Amino acid sequence: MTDSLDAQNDSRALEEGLAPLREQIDGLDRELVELLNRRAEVVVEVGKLKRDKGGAIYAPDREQRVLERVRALNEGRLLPDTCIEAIWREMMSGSFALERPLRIGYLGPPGTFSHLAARRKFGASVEYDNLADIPLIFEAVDRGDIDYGLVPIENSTEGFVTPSLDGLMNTRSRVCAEVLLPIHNNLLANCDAPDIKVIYSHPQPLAQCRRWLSAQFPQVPRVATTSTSKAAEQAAEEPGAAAIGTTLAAQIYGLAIQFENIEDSGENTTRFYVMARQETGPTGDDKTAIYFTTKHRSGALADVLDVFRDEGINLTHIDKRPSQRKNWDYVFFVDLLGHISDPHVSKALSEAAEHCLELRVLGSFPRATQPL
Ligand SMILES: O=C(O)C(=O)C[C@]1(C(=O)O)C=C[C@H](O)C=C1
Repeated sequence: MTDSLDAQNDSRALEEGLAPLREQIDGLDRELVELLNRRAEVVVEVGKLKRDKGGAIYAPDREQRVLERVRALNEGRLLPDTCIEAIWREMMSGSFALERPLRIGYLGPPGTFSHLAARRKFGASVEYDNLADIPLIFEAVDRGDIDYGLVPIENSTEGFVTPSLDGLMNTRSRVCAEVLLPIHNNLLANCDAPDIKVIYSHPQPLAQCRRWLSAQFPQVPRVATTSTSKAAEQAAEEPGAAAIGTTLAAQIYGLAIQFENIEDSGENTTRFYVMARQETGPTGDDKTAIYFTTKHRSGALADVLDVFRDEGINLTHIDKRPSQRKNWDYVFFVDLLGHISDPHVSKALSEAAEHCLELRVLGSFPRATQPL
């Protein structure tokens, strides 16, 4: 009896305490909606100007500055930066819808890591196109079927993504932004662990989880699929099958998450390029992506690299692929720190070009420092 009286008193005190606090929240929400819409009215003006004068709707340099500014304003405050950043990203997604609805292409089917990266970068107010393979993403941007296309470039554990580097050699589009996505692999299945008879996934996650799989499922065959979502789709249909994929794929294909974060390296991260038919202005903390083929003489590659060393330009990524034009001819892909409009960068690129058969600038873009 006393217990139930105490409980009633607590519940009344809770209600009485909550009521004025919730009233304050309601008032603040009213102000926030008002402020958000006043911001939106300005964005509509930005959109009109861009449509009239031909400016790009997505401005990665401005996006970077806005995010940096709000992170600085938030310093020492209550909400974590990640929360502030997520709110602003979603707000800027709304800005796209007000300026001109954007179509974003990614490597499908829905639920892939590329889908996750695209959603975190562009938010809920754009349209998404899932494309069957990476060459199709480049083609769709080139043709103008989509506004922006995300392509995975390299993974911190497994290295470069072959079709993306090959796509860069053949595209007319530019790299306008980069995205870092922490990759957390999950084992998805609708049966218990001892009943798993086959594990499907894309070759990259299979490799990223090699040690974990060997320790936990040494006898279970691993079968490669074209994407993690295809793997999830198959696991959902086939009794005794599991897939390595995203939590988003688990939701979409109705699979249970049996094990989380099974990647061998806790810092497993994939870097994506955002491809577009536009150039990005400087922010002061940028990268430039290029590819080149060197002349056939000894020391040609060293000559190119020396130019960057002499200008004090830091290279953040270097990979090579066969040129596919002639046997044993290679194309080198380099990301360097700096924007093409920085005088020392443009000087170094002109000098480097003298040692090359071909040197193409793929684009300058803000350096991604924060994983999405
Ligand atoms: O300033 C711009 O160019 C905008 O399009 C506005 C805005 C924003 O909402 O702040 C929207 C999207 C990003 O591209 C950058 C900024």
